[in-house]
Amino acid sequence: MMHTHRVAVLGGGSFGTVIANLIAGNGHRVCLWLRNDERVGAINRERENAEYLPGYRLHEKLRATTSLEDAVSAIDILFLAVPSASFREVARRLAGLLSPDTLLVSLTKGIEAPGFHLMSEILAQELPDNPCAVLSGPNLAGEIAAGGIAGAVVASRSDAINSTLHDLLHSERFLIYGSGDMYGVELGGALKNVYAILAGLGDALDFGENTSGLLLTRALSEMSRFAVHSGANPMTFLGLAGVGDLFVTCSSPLSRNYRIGQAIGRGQPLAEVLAEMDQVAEGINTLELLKSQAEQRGVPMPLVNGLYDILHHSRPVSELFSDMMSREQAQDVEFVAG
Ligand SMILES: NC(=O)c1ccc[n+]([C@@H]2O[C@H](COP(=O)([O-])OP(=O)(O)OC[C@H]3O[C@@H](n4cnc5c(N)ncnc54)[C@H](O)[C@@H]3O)[C@@H](O)[C@H]2O)c1
Ligand SMILES: O=P(O)(O)OC[C@H](O)CO
Repeated sequence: MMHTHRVAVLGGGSFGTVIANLIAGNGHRVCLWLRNDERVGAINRERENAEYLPGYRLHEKLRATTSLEDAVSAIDILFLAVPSASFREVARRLAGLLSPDTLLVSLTKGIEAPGFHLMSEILAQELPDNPCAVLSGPNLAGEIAAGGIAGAVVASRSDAINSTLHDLLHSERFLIYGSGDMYGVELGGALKNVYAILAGLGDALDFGENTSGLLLTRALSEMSRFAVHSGANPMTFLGLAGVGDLFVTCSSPLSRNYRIGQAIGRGQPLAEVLAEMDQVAEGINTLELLKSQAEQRGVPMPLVNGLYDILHHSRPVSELFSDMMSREQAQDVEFVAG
């Protein structure tokens, strides 16, 4: 007989809603926590989170609430799907509300500004007694909501945790794989957002297919170089949270980071693009953090530097490749070559 869980998902935006609904569809009771009373009422009444995912029918086992205490009461698994900028604040509010057995799972693909902290590090700092895991992969929320098949990787330090999450989330339309490289999986999800901006920019400027192939491959090389330098497993970047997510986010207008790049490529100023955006696009903040961390750690990242100069110093896009051209001969697949 299936073991049923009591689950809460914090953050009622597009991804939190989709994950909550997938879990409810697998037969578990899920509480979705969001701050807006009207939206909570509408979700519970209309079975739809119309602001984020219009037309996406929410399962009867999903209920929404604005009360954090109510959401997390008597649960055994808790997902966090709030933007990285709010993550610590929300994690802090959980202190004293959870049993130490409650498994925490981050869905957030970002990095906290001061200290370059990943979300699992924030959880370990704020809620040190609770086990934690992360989920990442090529998971455009809108496409999952439309019924498309997708896959994700769950990563933690324990096979038993990965297995619990597999059983909770896996279905015919959502395939779950496991990893022990929590740091690499999390870093992959955060870093690819930066390169998606670049890809959107390139597409707006009609870069050819060869150029896009060059960009994507050098992006993978660059992000894995940084991650491996920081202790991640290079093989993670050949998986769903690495090349899988990089590929989808760099090629889809459903990605908000990609759309930011497209808009900038069409000549819209960055500040205006961001002002028009009503959902989180983590890549802009991640770019800044990554640039300064890579400099501190001595990791060469010509694409990151090039994009930063385009966005923040009005450098012409035509100069994007100049750092790469002027570099001494670089290895193609350097982390494999050693
Ligand atoms: N949308 C996707 O396709 C997708 C897929 C995978 C991962 N992610 C990641 O998941 C995270 C959330 O993304 P999303 O797409 O759901 O974003 P979103 O912008 O659609 O929703 C974020 C939600 O968090 C809420 N929120 C913000 N600050 C909060 C706070 N302090 N307290 C409570 N709620 C708060 C917002 O009101 C909003 O409802 C991001 O890190 C994103 O990179 C998104
Ligand atoms: O819409 P984005 O750019 O935040 O990307 C969404 C997901 O991370 C894709 O896997």
